[in-house]
Amino acid sequence: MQRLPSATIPGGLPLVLASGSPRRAQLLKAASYQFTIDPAGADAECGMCSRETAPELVARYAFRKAQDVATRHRSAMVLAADTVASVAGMILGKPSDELHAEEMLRTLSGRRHDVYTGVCLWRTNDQRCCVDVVRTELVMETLTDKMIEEYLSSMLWEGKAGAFGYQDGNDWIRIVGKGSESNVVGLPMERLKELLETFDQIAETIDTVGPEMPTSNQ
Ligand SMILES: Cc1cn([C@H]2C[C@H](O)[C@@H](COP(=O)(O)OP(=O)(O)OP(=O)(O)O)O2)c(=O)[nH]c1=O
Repeated sequence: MQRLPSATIPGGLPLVLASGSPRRAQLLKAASYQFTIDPAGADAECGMCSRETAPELVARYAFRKAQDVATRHRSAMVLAADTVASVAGMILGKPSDELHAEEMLRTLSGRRHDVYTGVCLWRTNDQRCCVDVVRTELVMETLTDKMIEEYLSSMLWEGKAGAFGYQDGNDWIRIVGKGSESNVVGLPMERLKELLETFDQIAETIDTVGPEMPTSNQ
């Protein structure tokens, strides 16, 4: 793992991680952030629009997760994220079972693909929010039936977008160029630092009656 950057939370507010993902908590801890965990409800991730691209989807889900958790915290900086893999126009989220995981691994086998993570920061004392998306390109070696079988029986695919864990130390998956490892694992730590440092300039005020998502950079 690359060295993890960190920033102070604007206004010294408590940081709330709106995620049940163990990877996101590990990344924040590794960068020495102090935070509490309050995962968003499962329905924050429902509803897929067929015309939506992967970056649009992760931005929307990150926003919805933050929005859900923001209602429970009066004065905090809520952080939410959503990660998917994307190949040839297909969006791969978390596999529902082993068969689904196998299907995903066979789809990704031997191909370049992208992992997108949407990040949302939501400051609850003034309802200001920013959303951004980071893309990392990866390439997966062609997997043999034996490699797929072994990985499936390890159960390491569970709960991971695209049915693989970059952090699991497999030599059959690598990042192309200088992409962010932490982005693949669920939280782009370099971009998070930038978002926290520029929050007061970039965040938009959310209309809490009919909230609309601010546009991300992607
Ligand atoms: C691509 C990839 C994803 N992942 C994980 C990160 C995320 O936890 C998960 C994608 O699912 P998400 O829906 O983004 O997150 P989650 O359901 O785990 O947690 P929450 O919704 O509460 O925030 O896949 C890895 O751990 N390694 C990888 O290499």
